[in-house]
Amino acid sequence: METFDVVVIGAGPAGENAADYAIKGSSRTAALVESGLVGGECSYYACMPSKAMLRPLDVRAAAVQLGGLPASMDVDAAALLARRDTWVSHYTDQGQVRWAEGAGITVVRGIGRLAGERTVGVAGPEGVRALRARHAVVLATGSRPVIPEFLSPVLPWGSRDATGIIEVPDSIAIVGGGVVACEAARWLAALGSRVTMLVRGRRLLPRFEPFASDLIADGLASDGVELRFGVQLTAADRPDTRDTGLGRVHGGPVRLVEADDRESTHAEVLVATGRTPARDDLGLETAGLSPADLDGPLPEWLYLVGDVSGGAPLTHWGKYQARLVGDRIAALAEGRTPPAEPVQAPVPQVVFTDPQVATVGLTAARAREAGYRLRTPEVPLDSAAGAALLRDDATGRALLVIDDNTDTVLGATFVGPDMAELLHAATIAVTAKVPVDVLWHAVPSYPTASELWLRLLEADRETLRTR
Ligand SMILES: Cc1cc2nc3c(=O)[nH]c(=O)nc-3n(C[C@H](O)[C@H](O)[C@H](O)COP(=O)(O)OP(=O)(O)OC[C@H]3O[C@@H](n4cnc5c(N)ncnc54)[C@H](O)[C@@H]3O)c2cc1C
Ligand SMILES: NC(=O)c1ccc[n+]([C@@H]2O[C@H](COP(=O)([O-])OP(=O)(O)OC[C@H]3O[C@@H](n4cnc5c(N)ncnc54)[C@H](O)[C@@H]3O)[C@@H](O)[C@H]2O)c1
Repeated sequence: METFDVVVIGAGPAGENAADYAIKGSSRTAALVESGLVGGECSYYACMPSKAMLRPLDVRAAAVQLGGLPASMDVDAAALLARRDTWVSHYTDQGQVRWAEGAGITVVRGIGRLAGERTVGVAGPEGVRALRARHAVVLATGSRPVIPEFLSPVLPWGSRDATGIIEVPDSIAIVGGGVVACEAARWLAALGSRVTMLVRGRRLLPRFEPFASDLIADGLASDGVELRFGVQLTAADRPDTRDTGLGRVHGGPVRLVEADDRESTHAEVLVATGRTPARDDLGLETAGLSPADLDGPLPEWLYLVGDVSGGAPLTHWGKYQARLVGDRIAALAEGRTPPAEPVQAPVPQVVFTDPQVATVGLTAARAREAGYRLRTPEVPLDSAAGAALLRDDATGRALLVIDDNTDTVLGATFVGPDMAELLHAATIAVTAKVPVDVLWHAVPSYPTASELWLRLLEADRETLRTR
């Protein structure tokens, strides 16, 4: 049996950070167990490849809408995919392994499972290794896609195929109206696929402010994406279904049947119907636990970070959880009191559509459900000169959710080009519960998109004045 201070199962962003923070600046040891590539879903199949393809599309969309630059610009598909390949390190993880080794972390290849309290068995290329954790075992196994049963036999594309695209299908149906669906529709359309989004609900991104859903739908439509709402698929078939590999068309045309018997045929179908925490086959029973127990209080030696935790399935959120857990493990190992943690920190998220959606904290609907009395100042993007200057066709809106009792910001949504970079100010305001009369003295530079803050605060004053 090999002994480490900490054993982490899963080397995605959350697992890497948990291992790093638990041993940083000490002589403690950590084993990082990984069955695939060190770096996880995010580095090779999710965030990195998608954003590597979307950023050039953002720049192109801005460039063709700025007077003084060419009014059209073709996408070079081969170059776009080459950029993606560079950002995923050509699907190799030597760089990440070097980082881990440099941080004093031992990478152990294989499938990890609990094998009793504080013990992990790893089934790897050299047989089974048993690892004992002196202080903690961290589960960081991520999530897996959920695929409606009737679609599995046609071997649909998942998000890995979409981000790892090699062969561009002539046409593709996207099932789902969430984040993966909206972002993937953009690069698939830009690469030349005829994209049809089949959305079960009545709007895209139903957890976001309704105006964000509407503006994204407009943006996708102007990129040539066909959007159909209220679609209930019931059956699918495809001749010559074949596992041709990641990012290649998986056989003949797919026929999709809807509840009202309407049919459509597409060269490929991408299923983007959500993900679920990867909690199967973790050997939990060897420690007297079941998957459901992972939602309750855990034994003091066991931690969960990242998508597997059931928290917001976002890289930055998993990394935040990992920093907290790593700090806690380090403090307990050194006999210190662990650092205080807030009861609840607000979750920020950026959806890299055109226009971008940048949001943090509660939406107005969620805040009302939670019983808050609200003010919701809302302004158009072109109310701030700096935002309007970003693109000649700049469209968008911004909204604050303000608690009427405490005069603090509970949530914010910005929709428009390059809104991602405005988000952190909102995250700070919500986290620190900064009163709006203090925000009034945070002067935004002219002419920048940050002046949207000023417009929002002015709109809020107007609400208070005219009440
Ligand atoms: C297409 C797409 C785009 C996304 N874009 C963004 C984005 O822009 N921004 C953002 O914040 N989030 C994004 N996400 C979400 C983000 O990818 C996840 O939240 C993030 O990867 C979760 O990190 P993690 O470390 O928890 O898990 P993962 O990254 O999934 O890593 C888990 C690792 O554990 C390994 N593993 C699992 N079980 C075992 C086992 N038993 N033994 C050994 N190893 C195991 C897996 O092989 C994997 O490497 C995107 C997701 C998708 C699908
Ligand atoms: N930019 C980012 O931050 C980013 C980008 C991509 C993914 N992600 C993360 O990855 C996670 C997974 O993304 P996702 O888009 O797969 O999930 P999601 O939960 O965002 O969206 C799933 C969509 O599928 C629909 N759906 C679910 N079951 C269905 C069914 N049986 N038939 C038809 N439609 C169905 C839902 O109504 C919803 O519209 C997200 O939660 C997100 O946090 C983040």
